[in-house]
Amino acid sequence: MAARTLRIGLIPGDGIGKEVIPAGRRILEALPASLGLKFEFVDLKAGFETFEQTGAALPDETVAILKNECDGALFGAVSSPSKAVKGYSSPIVALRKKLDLYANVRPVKSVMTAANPIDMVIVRENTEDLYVKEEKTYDTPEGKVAEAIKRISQRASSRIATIAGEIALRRQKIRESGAPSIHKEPLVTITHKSNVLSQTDGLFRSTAREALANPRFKDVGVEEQIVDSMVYKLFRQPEAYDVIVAPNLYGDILSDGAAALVGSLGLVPSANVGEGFAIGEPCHGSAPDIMGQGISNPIATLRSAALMLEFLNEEAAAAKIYAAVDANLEEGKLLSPDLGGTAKTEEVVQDILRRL
Ligand SMILES: NC(=O)c1ccc[n+]([C@@H]2O[C@H](COP(=O)([O-])OP(=O)(O)OC[C@H]3O[C@@H](n4cnc5c(N)ncnc54)[C@H](O)[C@@H]3O)[C@@H](O)[C@H]2O)c1
Ligand SMILES: O=C(O)CC[C@H](C(=O)O)[C@@H](O)C(=O)O
Repeated sequence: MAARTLRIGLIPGDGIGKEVIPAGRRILEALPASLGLKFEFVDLKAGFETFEQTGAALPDETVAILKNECDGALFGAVSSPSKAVKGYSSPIVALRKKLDLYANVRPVKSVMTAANPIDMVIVRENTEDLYVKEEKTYDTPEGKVAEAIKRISQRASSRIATIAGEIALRRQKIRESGAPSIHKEPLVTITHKSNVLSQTDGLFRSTAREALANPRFKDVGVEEQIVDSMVYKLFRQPEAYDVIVAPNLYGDILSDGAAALVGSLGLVPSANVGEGFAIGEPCHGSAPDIMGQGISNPIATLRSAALMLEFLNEEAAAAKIYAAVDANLEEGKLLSPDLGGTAKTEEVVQDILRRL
């Protein structure tokens, strides 16, 4: 069989993005040759440092190379300032829209040997909601007022619910093939706040319901949860959730909260998924509090590389990476400080590469 060559863009970004993306590259390079996969890498720029150097947080060249030359990419993290900086806008948010990566898929999973195992995936809409970033500030006699548009479309709601249903079916198939799991039946939980936002979240809710009523999802259970009580239940009973589908901002917040349940943001991967293209991206940010110390947890990025491969139809390669990471966590001897250990990033990477 001829080897398949995947051309992968590498976008470290800022802060610990520069520490973890090289680990992502190394794990792809270390995959056994018997899988018939080869990789070519292209180094690409984005982030706050790039903005300071070039005036563009997401250079046109980065977008063009991803679109025209790459099969997928790994994105580290960027340091977006919390105050407005003239001309700066989050490059990862822009990239998701420019490449129409409409689904942000975030598996939150403990090892199955944990005392109370958790195994859920948050499927976050990735292109609209408050992330359309149409904001303005204006003066009134009582002082300044700022406004932001929350836009929800039937099209985006339908396609995110559809991929959530497909992911639920795929997870069920993997369980039926004997993979250990805490779930017996596939279940999608639609998260919204349509009790208050009856138009926007109301459209998300009804459209998601309609999409999941498609006969091909007849074996998938569907339920709803208002986002505030969702947070409560998520913390009380995380094992109850299989697939959670949410509008953009709720999905962003829920996934960081869920990361706390499995021990660290440094464990949780994501994939930004579009038609035939995927960008693996750890859920965490640039972590300025630990950057430069060599102690960032590389696992979220290693799992993001695997997740990217899954969406590029390379499940066998992805499974190898997941197994090597799980073996490291289950043994628990070489853990980074966010997990209570003392291992450096490099030691964790070496251990996982050895297990591959
Ligand atoms: N996708 C992205 O690019 C992305 C995501 C989130 C935040 N950000 C940006 O990152 C910057 C910092 O944001 P923040 O501090 O709120 O969130 P953060 O995710 O960077 O950090 C939150 C906490 O988690 C810890 N942490 C995160 N990743 C870790 C890892 N791999 N190993 C060990 N510990 C880890 C950090 O040390 C910190 O204590 C901000 O500028 C924000 O805009 C970017
Ligand atoms: O800081 C940024 O530029 C983007 C942060 C980003 C988001 O989607 O809001 C991050 O929180 C994430 O979960 O990917």
